[in-house]
Amino acid sequence: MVLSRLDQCMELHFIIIKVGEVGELSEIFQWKGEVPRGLPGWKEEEKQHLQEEISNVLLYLVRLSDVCRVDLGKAAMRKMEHNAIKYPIKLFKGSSRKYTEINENGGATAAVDSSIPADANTGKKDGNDGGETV
Ligand SMILES: Nc1ccn([C@H]2C[C@H](O)[C@@H](COP(=O)(O)OP(=O)(O)OP(=O)(O)O)O2)c(=O)n1
Repeated sequence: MVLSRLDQCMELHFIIIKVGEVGELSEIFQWKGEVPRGLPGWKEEEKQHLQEEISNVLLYLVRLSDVCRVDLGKAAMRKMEHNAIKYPIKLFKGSSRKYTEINENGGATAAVDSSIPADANTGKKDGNDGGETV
């Protein structure tokens, strides 16, 4: 299929709006609290809805990458390599905290809430990163 320049611009605009709908996916989790791996206790229709929203996001990202000529596989591998440098296992294993929150000794930076237990900065799992929850 050959698209005109205007059609291509409109398609890109449309895809970006759709990717913005990733909020619909997060809404599913909004009132769920901590979600265990495998979603025990979720109704079949809730799991089905989740499956559809995740697929929507994936399909729009694949399309967006194609329109923008981004090699998605390569880009993701490259990002993972960068993550490994920025988030060394020693400090971040099992943690979803941002690098700006932890200094090079594994301690919390001033920006971090003092209510977080000290061992949360040693690379051990903290309360938010139980591994078995989403
Ligand atoms: N404890 C963490 C935190 C993040 N990540 C990964 C998940 C994402 O792939 C990426 C996100 O990284 P940042 O939050 O640092 O975001 P950016 O890469 O966009 O960096 P910046 O916010 O400095 O622009 O890192 C990780 O592996 N472990």
